[in-house]
Amino acid sequence: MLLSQVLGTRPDTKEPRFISSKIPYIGHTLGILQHKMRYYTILSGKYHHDIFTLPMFGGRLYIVTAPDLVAPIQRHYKALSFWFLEGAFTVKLGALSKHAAKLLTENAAGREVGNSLVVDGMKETHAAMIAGLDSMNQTAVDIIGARMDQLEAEAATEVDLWKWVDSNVSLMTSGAVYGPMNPYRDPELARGLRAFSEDSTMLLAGVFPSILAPKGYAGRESIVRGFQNYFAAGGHESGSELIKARVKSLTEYGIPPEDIARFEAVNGFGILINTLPTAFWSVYHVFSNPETLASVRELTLPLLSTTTTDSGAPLYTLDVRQIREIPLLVSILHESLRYHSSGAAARMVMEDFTLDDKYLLKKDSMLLVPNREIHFHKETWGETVDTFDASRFMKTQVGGRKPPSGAFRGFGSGVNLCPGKNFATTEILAVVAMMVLRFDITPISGSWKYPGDDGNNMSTVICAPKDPVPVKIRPRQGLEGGTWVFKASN
Ligand code: HEM
Repeated sequence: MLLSQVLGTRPDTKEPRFISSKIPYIGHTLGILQHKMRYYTILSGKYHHDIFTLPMFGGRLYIVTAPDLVAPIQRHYKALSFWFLEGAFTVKLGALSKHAAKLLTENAAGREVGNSLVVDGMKETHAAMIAGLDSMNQTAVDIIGARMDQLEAEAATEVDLWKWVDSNVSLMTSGAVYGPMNPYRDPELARGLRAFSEDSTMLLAGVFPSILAPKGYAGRESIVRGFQNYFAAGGHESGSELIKARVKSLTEYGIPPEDIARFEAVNGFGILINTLPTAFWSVYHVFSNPETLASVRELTLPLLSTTTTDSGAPLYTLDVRQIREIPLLVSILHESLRYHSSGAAARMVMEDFTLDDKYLLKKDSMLLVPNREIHFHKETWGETVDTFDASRFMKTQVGGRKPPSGAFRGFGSGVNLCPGKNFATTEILAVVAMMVLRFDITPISGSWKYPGDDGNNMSTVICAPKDPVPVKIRPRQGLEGGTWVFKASN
């Protein structure tokens, strides 16, 4: 009992049910290290609580598994703060200087009157992602369009579909954010970002990172060097509204240039790490199902108009400005985020707080909402929860009930709704439309083999595929040999 009090884990009767481990204080930590996000699924399958407490060394971790609790958590965003953790995680992950760390963590949750770099930065990010949306999407489709011209010129290309999507959507997304001097044009940096994200747990722990997480450490430092050169050469001045706004805001707050480069290395997680697997699964689920492919071709064909160039060759114009208004396409993207979900929304409990008039949450504890628990909740999603249903998000009701507002966590919700949602959705759906109209993709083995989910990366909300997906990409008959242009802005 005394030890419990010293370690701060003595249960209060009003707290969510405590689940003890066989090895006191470190058992759950070992479980998380061994099973990663699957650990929460194992526990929730065993105990069936809407929310439970894991006593850990130095405190407790609350785990939420019920979709109905997500909206109340999100409503109380100051008491249960994402921004507080965002500030703290950025400092640790990016290895920011003490000076920058102080500026970034000061009033990060925005609970006090006065300045907050995190909150002000987030407001500016949202504004920039609205003002700069069309131009970012235009840059994105121009970049990937050029890559597709190359695919067509090769006539028949054999690739691992994941590698192709990963490298090309990485170029298109980072190019749209950072402009012509985009540091991620260097493939070493793109590889470095993956290693950095895969080692993020060890880097967050901060114990001998260069020895215990050498790949992630080296990856991060190569990105930091890339961004130092980019900013020194004024690369951001020809980049998007987003990068311009971010540099302006960080500079005004007094963040030194090296720390801005470190900050931007961490931002790679938000910009790229979720976007690439989401694009892969959206393309995979369309091409691997003949019915879905036929429907998507039929729905995207009206976006295509054909004229001729001055030399008489066909000129194909694909207009993706309204692509987010095609329900089946949006549904496929959302279902990809649901079905392959990973990761967790993390919140810091800033004060003793009673959630949903029932559960006492203690100040200075952490709360996690594992996305997979919410996305595979049978009562919410129905009997078909374990199958991929391309049109799931076109239905408004499941079993006569509308899923609660927090039940889809793909882009978060409330004040923490992903500011990149519209940009990522348009660019990914544009890739799908460009691929289905222009190419046939067939598996090299003759039939599609599901590659499975790689659930090891704890920093993403969607799994990458576990196995390679070898395919042949060929231009579709009848549409080859022309010039293609893409319209994402007025
Ligand atoms: C398919 C791609 C993407 C997915 C699935 C995704 C997912 C998410 C999710 C789930 C959250 C909420 C986290 C939480 O509540 O704990 C979030 C927040 C965020 N996302 Fe995205 N994101 C994507 C693309 C992007 C892009 C392209 C950008 C930037 C250009 C971006 C920037 C951010 C930022 C800055 C936040 C933090 C919001 C806040 O602190 O209030 N994301 N994203």
